[in-house]
Amino acid sequence: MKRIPVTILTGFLGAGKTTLLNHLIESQPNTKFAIIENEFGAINIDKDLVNTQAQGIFELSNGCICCSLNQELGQTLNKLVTTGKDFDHLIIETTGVAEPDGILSVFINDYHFDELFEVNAVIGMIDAEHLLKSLESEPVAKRQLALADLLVFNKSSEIDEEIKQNVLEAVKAINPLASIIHTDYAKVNAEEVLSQFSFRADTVNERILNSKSEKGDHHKGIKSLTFSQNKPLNLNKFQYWLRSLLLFNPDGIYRIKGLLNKPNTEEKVIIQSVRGNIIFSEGDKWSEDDDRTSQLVIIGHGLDRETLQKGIDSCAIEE
Ligand SMILES: Nc1nc2c(ncn2[C@@H]2O[C@H](COP(=O)(O)OP(=O)(O)OP(=O)(O)O)[C@@H](O)[C@H]2O)c(=O)[nH]1
Repeated sequence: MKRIPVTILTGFLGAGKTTLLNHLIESQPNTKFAIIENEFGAINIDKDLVNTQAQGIFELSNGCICCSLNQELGQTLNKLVTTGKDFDHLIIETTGVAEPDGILSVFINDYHFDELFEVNAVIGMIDAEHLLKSLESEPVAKRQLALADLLVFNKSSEIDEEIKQNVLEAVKAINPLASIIHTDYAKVNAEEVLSQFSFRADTVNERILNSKSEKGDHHKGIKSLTFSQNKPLNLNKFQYWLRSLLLFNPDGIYRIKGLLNKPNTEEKVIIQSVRGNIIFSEGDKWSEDDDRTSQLVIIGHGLDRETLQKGIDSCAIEE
């Protein structure tokens, strides 16, 4: 029986994993993809941002499939093969704080899954602009690079040549063997990436040992807080609040993403922020039966739920 190829997307918060996932799905309309989408927080925003062309999207939220949800990953894989749904390729998007080894062990060490699936590659997304900072403070960023078979050097044109060389040097010191593709908005050659089998199972243990950190637990101190607001938001006020929040927490807030309710607008407003930038864009339409609740995920260190909720509430429009 032909084993189903599995591609695992890793990389630190905001590096471009969902962007790559959507690009792969869109570029290969004849491939039937199943997607496992893992979110660190209680609300899965990414699920809303993934192209729905895929055959099945399985959502695993409120924990990391590399550790606390590792059993659920096994259950989801079982569900996937027993639903009878026909699919050609499985893509797993991990959280930005996941260590790929916990996920790989499900495929390598479990006889049942090893018979059914074949990992084609672990793809490590690199945020060219922010990788050095992430490596400095978060040991998991190193492990993600070390375990990748293919590295996508994303946001590549946004940094100057000298910084690019420094980032590449750091990357090659951690993982000298992986090939590196330079991209903007993760525009890889999808066919090539999905058809290569570069996963090196025999070196996984060695790479894990070499990238082990003395700093301990990979989630330590990183919090993912989720917020809701059921009244529409004044987006000018919201933007102003967000700007000052990021200004006063330059190293504490790694990632913000959300779906917002702007009054008198049919579409959801998507908010994305990676280490300080803020981008608003138009999302899908709210459905008829939706109560148009805005949802926001904030990921970082030293976050205070009460203060943040007050800030969001202060942007609500009283009806
Ligand atoms: N400027 C720029 N932005 C990019 C590029 N690639 C992705 N982005 C943006 O970066 C933000 C984060 O991208 P995602 O694809 O959501 O990143 P992610 O790794 O899935 O994020 P998490 O799941 O939260 O870890 C989004 O606003 C993207 O549009 C790029 O090459 N250049």
